[in-house]
Amino acid sequence: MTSAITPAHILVVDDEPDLRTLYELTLLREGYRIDTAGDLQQARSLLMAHHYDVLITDMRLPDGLGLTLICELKAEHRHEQCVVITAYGSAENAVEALKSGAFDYLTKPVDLKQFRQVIASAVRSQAATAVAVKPVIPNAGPGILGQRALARLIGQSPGMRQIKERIVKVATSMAPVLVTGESGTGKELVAYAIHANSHRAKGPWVAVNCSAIPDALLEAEFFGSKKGAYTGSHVDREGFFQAASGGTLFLDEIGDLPLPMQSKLLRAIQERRVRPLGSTQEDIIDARIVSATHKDLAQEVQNGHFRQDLFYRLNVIDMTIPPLRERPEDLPDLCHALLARIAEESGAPVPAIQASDLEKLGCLRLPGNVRELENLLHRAVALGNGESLQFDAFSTPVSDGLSAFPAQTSPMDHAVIPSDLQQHLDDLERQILRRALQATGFNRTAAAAQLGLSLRQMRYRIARLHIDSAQQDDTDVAPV
Ligand SMILES: Nc1ncnc2c1ncn2[C@@H]1O[C@H](COP(=O)(O)OP(=O)(O)OP(=O)(O)O)[C@@H](O)[C@H]1O
Repeated sequence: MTSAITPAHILVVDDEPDLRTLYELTLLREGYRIDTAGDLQQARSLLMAHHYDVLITDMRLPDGLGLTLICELKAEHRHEQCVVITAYGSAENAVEALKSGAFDYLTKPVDLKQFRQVIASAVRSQAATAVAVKPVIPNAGPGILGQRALARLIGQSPGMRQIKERIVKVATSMAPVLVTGESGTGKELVAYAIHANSHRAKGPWVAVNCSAIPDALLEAEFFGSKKGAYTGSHVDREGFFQAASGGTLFLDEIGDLPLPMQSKLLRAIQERRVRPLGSTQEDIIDARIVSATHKDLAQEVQNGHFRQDLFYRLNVIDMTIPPLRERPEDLPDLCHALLARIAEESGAPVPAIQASDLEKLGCLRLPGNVRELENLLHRAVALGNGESLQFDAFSTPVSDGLSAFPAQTSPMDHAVIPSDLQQHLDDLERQILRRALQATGFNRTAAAAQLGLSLRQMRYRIARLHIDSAQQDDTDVAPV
């Protein structure tokens, strides 16, 4: 163990004496204090007598399941971080363990390097939790970061309150989280808040938009590459997994990942190691995975577009953010916070919003959710006189996002028979795409969803029709 002051105290529960000794010796060498037990009964007596930092338990024990111990500890609100050792290929057990509150799991045969890393991570997490439960922690790192991240999530509706409570609850474990919700509902903000509230808060936050990476580059981007692995690779490059080591890897738009890459991702997550392109060595990975999608992933599994086993791996904890139209009580707070943000960016005073405008905004369907609202407010500030807002969104009927904007002329209005049909259809398509992009604040994901296209199809059309979508939203930036 790295801390020399009070070595962490660990309980190892395994019925195989050889394995127990192996784990014990490995951990003793790291400087931890170790107790061992061969079955549930012995483990229970030790747990009654001592509080441990970490419990490591085999899943199958002569008198029951290791999972039972975890459930008992959780029921007693004990702070031990639990690591479960499961048989190779029993993904359900691992998922079950994480759902029950285990910090992490290892698969047999246990790789000792990985074993040491996971236990070190569990010890760090336990230490962070122990600090977090002390009453006063001035400027405590993860605490402050976490609080800030939560504060950026505006909304006091029951739906948002539940989301915030869940963020705090799930942040401390290693269990993968899948965040779902319509475009612009704040999935990335939620994912970041999970990271900022975890013991990994000071580690890297790596946000990846899976749909923005060309298929041919996916493997190199995720797993890294060695110099010369492919044409044009002049230096060794680390992949997202290596970059996120000790932190969180956020996989946005996971539903857009092509099937072959899904298999490779599954293998990496299961085996916790990746092989950079052109390398003979594998790198051990230590990143928590949080993913997000605006798609119905279960339906994608049904349709054969998403691997079921990967779905189970990523979806150990699921969080669904309700669309803005289902939490209208959040609208006033959101408007005030977004206007304050806009004013801060421009250095201008915060403009006031009329109750009548709030009411009209409440009638909009806003398919692009908070992002669309943000965009409407931006426009209203720009069109206003500095003190008051001027909404152009209400100049036309406001039944949906598209009609909130002034209508544009369509070539069909003139009802001419085109002399070049392809050109004519391209013009028409270009106009429709531009309108959808404009209506969603140039959010290609939202515009694609509105038109029933995948983001890939949208990006292809934008490129083919040379549409200037300068305000692209699908870049890989962390919220700051
Ligand atoms: N509850 C909220 N409070 C404050 N701002 C929010 C909230 N929800 C979303 N936003 C803002 O809306 C914008 C979109 O949020 P975000 O990128 O997290 O959404 P998303 O669901 O990940 O979208 P997409 O599916 O298109 O990737 C951001 O500017 C974000 O700051």
